[in-house]
Amino acid sequence: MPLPKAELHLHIEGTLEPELAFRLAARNGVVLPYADTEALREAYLFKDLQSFLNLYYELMTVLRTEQDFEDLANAYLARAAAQGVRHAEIFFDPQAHIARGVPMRTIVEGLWRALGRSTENHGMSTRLIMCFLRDESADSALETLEAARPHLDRIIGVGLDSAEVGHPPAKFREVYEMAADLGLRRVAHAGEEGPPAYITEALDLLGVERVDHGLRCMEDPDLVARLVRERIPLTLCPLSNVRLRAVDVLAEHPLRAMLEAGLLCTVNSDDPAYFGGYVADNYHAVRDALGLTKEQMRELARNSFRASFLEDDEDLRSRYLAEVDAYEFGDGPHGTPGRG
Ligand SMILES: Nc1ncnc2[nH]cnc12
Ligand SMILES: [Zn+2]
Repeated sequence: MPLPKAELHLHIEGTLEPELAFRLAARNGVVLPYADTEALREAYLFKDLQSFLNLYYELMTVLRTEQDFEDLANAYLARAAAQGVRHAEIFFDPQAHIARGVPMRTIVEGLWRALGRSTENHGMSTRLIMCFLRDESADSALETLEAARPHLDRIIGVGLDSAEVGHPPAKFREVYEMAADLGLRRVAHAGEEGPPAYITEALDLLGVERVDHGLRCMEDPDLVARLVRERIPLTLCPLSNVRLRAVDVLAEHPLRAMLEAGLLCTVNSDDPAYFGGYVADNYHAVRDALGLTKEQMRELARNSFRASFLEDDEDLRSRYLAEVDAYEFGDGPHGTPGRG
């Protein structure tokens, strides 16, 4: 049995596996510029965030109908449940679909057909977070928030993603203020490729409650002290950081140092179809590369529920935390179960 955990940094479009991409392409009459799934997989050699994003946006053009979004979400939920995910807060990128003529309603209702039944079908609770693309204009983000208004019963928060460097959080101050006024939770990618100052800006100007990645905070001791003091969660994505060359090799990932500094770290998969593993694969990879102890693994799982937006269901959060506390590790390497 895998360690129970929450996943808090997961782009649903980043769960599009090559097999499903080709199936949806055939269903929708979309021609992909790859001969087959093998040729597509060979394109998964990224030199930085932008080189990944180019492929990510290209491949998601196969998503057209409610059924497509439902199928995508159900495929993720099945994989995540098998990896011990009990709760997922899932990002989506509406601007990337709306720009291709797919209405907001199709995206949200399609995802909801899967997420609205995630407890019955997959034993998982789920929430939906809408991201703004930071390499699009502030006006486009405002229009997107407006388009989401009729669907806010399905969406708990807003995030900020896509190409980071040159697109500081300050650009999105107004739309985050409006989101706060609408009662939405706020997160943002910051400090993945961008400097520590972007993390500070996200906190001070956007009022984010959680930082996605936040990896580069380690370059600024005063910022680390602040994140520790204010208990700001970071949603780290170790396999993503290696594939996008934010770190050279996993053994050099700062996760262990971050935990030891007292940061509220969580481990997540980001875009698992592209980065070589879902969330338990990320847990196992850091365990093996950094020699994390059983108690550090348990702490990561606890942190994932503590950092989640389950304030709307504290009973459920308590139940999940009790599952983590009761979890018995096996006798595998580092005292963790072979598959846990
Ligand atoms: N890791 C990442 N960083 C920024 N934007 C993204 N969109 C999907 N994955 C992303
Ligand atoms: Zn991300």
